[in-house]
Amino acid sequence: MEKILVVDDDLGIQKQLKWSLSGYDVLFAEDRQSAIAQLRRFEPKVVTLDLGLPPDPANASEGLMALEEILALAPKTKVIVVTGNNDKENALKAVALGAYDFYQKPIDSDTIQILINRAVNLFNLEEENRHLAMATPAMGKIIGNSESIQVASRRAEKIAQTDISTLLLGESGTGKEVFARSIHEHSLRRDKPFVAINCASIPENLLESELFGYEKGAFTGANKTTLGKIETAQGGTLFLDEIGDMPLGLQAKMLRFLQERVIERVGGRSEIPVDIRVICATHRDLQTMVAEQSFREDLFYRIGEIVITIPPLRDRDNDIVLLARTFLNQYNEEFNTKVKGFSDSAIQAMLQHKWPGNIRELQNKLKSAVILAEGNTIQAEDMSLMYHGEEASMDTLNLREVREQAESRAIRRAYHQSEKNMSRTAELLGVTRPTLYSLIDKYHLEDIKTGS
Ligand SMILES: Nc1ncnc2c1ncn2[C@@H]1O[C@H](COP(=O)(O)OP(=O)(O)OP(=O)(O)O)[C@@H](O)[C@H]1O
Repeated sequence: MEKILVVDDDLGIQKQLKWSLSGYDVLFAEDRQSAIAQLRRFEPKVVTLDLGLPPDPANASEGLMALEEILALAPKTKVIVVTGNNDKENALKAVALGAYDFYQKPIDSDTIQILINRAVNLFNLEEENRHLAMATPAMGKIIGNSESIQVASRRAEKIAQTDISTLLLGESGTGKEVFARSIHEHSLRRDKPFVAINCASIPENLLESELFGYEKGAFTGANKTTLGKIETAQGGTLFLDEIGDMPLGLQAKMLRFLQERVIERVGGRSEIPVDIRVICATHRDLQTMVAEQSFREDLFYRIGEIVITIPPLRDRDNDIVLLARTFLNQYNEEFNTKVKGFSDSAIQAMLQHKWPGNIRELQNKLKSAVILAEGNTIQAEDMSLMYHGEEASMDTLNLREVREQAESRAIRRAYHQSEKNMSRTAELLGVTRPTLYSLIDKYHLEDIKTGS
């Protein structure tokens, strides 16, 4: 039963309320001290508080003091103050202090019942909301409970609604673009475009016109005036991925744009004002690049007003398993499969693996595992994973398994030693190429099959 505290020194009223609030566990207090004691002990959701309390029942001062103490101690409590007839002034004072509602004597059972029901419902709703807010990850789609990802998410959430230039640092595949999108979606620009461009994937000579656009006739083949990514992002967010790969010449032009918020198209003469938020990302060590003068120091400070470091997957504890389960459900749906979960050894192998390709590598391994799994549980081998280190190989005494693990490991080592050259891998292992291919198939070494 929900607990309600009635603070009133009038025994008649206490009785009346006990009777009319029979659906609640009604507690009583007759003065400020006992009210606070009851509040501490029972944490009632709703308190009805008579403002005229002893030792000064003719005035509201003791009641108002009690109100302040109750709200200081338990701010979420809904306090309904009960005042003498025509004492609107104190009623309003109480509401200004944080009381949920007020009620003037004489008490009408039906009305007070409705008031209290409503207050209890509101308290429960607010509590549910608080729980929901806590259960929802800070940034919508960013999955992960580890401390390191939570720190990054909270930072991103705090800056989402500002226009501060943000630099996302992290290894490849850690989710930098996911973070950038999430920041955009939590910003005031969310209804405007999010435009991403990868500076490393566009040839140097094309990057400038790709970013800044060009006027008709600016160069051979420029048949019509074309907007660049910066202009297309007007009003929204521009995500510059792999900013560390931006050529030095273009860095100067970029800096000018960031400082003055105007651009000139290639071959253009007029300045075009642009209102966008810029988020940059890189897996490179920009500070070293600055020291080596391959990245402009002024640009480095301009793009990194706030730096958010996205942790690599290997430093994200059990997030690996959480993400794996999420992707498993996703792929089951996508491929119409019914894989239920992971064997213990698969989980151990996932936790031991170093994940150089981070979340993207996990996705790739799981995708093939879901398709290839023989039973309804994914085994370590389905993901082409194995235990690292001695204790892992000692895990099984079954000779066939020991041999398979050792062979898979040797194939992988030879493959990497020969820089992914299959003929050389076969040579190092002392087998023919067809034998090598059949072993790769047999042990589901998908990473070698796909050349990763
Ligand atoms: N927290 C996350 N929850 C779910 N999926 C994620 C999360 N973070 C990243 N991913 C997924 O992992 C993959 C890699 O993410 P993303 O492209 O954002 O990484 P990146 O750091 O930008 O990589 P790169 O530096 O190689 O461009 C994507 O498929 C993305 O959907």
